[in-house]
Amino acid sequence: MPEILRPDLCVIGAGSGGLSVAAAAAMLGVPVVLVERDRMGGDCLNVGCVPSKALIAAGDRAQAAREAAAFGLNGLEPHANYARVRDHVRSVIAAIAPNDSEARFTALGVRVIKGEARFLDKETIVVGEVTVKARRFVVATGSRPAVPPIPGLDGVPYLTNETVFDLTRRPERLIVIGAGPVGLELAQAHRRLGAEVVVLEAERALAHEDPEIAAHALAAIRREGVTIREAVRILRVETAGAGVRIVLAGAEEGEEIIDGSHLLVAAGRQAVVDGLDLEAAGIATDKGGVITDAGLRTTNRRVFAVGDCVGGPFAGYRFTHVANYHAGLVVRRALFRRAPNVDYATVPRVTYIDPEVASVGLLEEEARARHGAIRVLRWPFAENDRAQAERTTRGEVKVIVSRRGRILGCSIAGPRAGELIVPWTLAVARRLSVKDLAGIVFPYPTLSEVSRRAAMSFYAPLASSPWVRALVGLLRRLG
Ligand SMILES: Cc1cc2nc3c(=O)[nH]c(=O)nc-3n(C[C@H](O)[C@H](O)[C@H](O)COP(=O)(O)OP(=O)(O)OC[C@H]3O[C@@H](n4cnc5c(N)ncnc54)[C@H](O)[C@@H]3O)c2cc1C
Ligand SMILES: NC(=O)c1ccc[n+]([C@@H]2O[C@H](COP(=O)([O-])OP(=O)(O)OC[C@H]3O[C@@H](n4cnc5c(N)ncnc54)[C@H](O)[C@@H]3O)[C@@H](O)[C@H]2O)c1
Repeated sequence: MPEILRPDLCVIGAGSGGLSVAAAAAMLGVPVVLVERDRMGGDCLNVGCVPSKALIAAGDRAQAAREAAAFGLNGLEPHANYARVRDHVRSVIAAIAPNDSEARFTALGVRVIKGEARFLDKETIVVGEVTVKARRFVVATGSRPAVPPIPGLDGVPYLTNETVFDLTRRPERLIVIGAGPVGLELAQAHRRLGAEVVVLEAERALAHEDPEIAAHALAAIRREGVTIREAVRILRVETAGAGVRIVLAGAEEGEEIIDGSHLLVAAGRQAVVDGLDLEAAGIATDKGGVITDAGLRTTNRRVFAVGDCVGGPFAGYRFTHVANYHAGLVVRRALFRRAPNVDYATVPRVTYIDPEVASVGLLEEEARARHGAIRVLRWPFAENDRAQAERTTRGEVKVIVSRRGRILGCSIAGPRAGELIVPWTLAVARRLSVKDLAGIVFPYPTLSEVSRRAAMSFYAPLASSPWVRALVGLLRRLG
């Protein structure tokens, strides 16, 4: 039955970004229509963050069993039953799904329409038989796996994040293309679940991270038996029996062959903008996605974009917390017409490998280029009592500060780095100095003490300064 709706706000895509916009607007009493063509929750819930973290948790348990002997327990080589691991992953998704469900959003007052949205003109979309004319639109259509133009790839079966969580049998030898967060998280998890894994990276593994910090994690993953090859050039992909064959450029114009039972493509993401007829609405795109201004407004002033589909100069890292951050800004801008511009300077990044890698603010190289004289403070987890007790001593905290001690950035490789980065995120966002962190009491024995020790190391040169020593000596003589 044809229907015309005239809400204040229409959101296209019910992933992390779209759901956040719709929930916040509905809670403010704004009439909202939310359109989703596939599963509520988008990538993060169904084929991204949630299943990957559940799979990683299964791998962690397997690894803990392997390493149990060091704690005086019977060590054992666990056998992963992939069908049951898949069931675990699915049950975690099912436990979280009600938060993102049609029922919950309907109860919030959102009109949820299932179907594919397409713009008719600058102020109208159609979804099947429903026409929506809204005061404002938010495009939150996300991204899909980018498939690199490697000859032969389209002729072989390959997995992506959209299919890898459906495996019910262990891949004997998994080849992963791409050593970004997706590739490395899944490579380590499958290795821990018993697969042989080879990762092929065209450039540098974890290229967005501080190389010294990344090196701690890459060394640990390699020690567990994952082969990570960097700076490779894949010439072509072929089928080989029941599996796949990768042909790499070898030395002196030769070729090198790598065979595997399964191939996973984790070579980046591509914004989903096709099928929306954005041109009909006057919304410009580039190869990164929807072009926006610094306020996430598209070239059509009625329309905003959030999350993974954002391209142009204000594209951010593709994270759920970035999609949520975008959503907060757009709700304020669309409804209250006031919001700060998007600013990634204080957005943290975490890769959930073991040891975890997390960072916020400037990396050393960027800070040197921008601030000239900087200082680098470090503290290793090997010098932390809790890490020693738990035998998780790999990694370090590396902090970049100005000469006067203002915290410009922090990178961590180590246990729970994703949790430990939070005070540093506050420090960068609020322009705090090492004095602020060094001056508070941290509970003992916690992993967090690495942060205090790194901050306190700022004062180490002071302790050996002749002036300070002279002053201490003088005060001692005065009684
Ligand atoms: C394997 C993996 C692991 C990840 N792990 C993490 C992590 O640990 N932490 C983190 O912060 N980020 C992680 N990410 C990134 C995170 O998943 C994304 O940044 C996030 O999902 C982006 O949200 P979004 O709302 O922009 O898009 P999506 O979640 O992709 O949602 C977009 C929605 O729009 C719908 N849609 C598209 N076109 C239309 C249309 N024409 N009409 C109607 N609906 C449409 C789609 O069906 C989809 O449901 C991970 C990603 C992957 C692939
Ligand atoms: N922990 C997290 O928060 C998390 C986890 C997974 C994904 N994500 C997000 O998802 C996005 C996508 O992650 P990703 O790892 O797929 O992408 P990415 O762009 O970070 O990494 C892809 C890697 O693939 C390599 N590559 C591309 N083509 C290749 C080729 N032909 N041969 C060999 N290597 C090739 C690239 O050089 C790059 O290093 C990221 O931006 C990330 O923010 C976040």
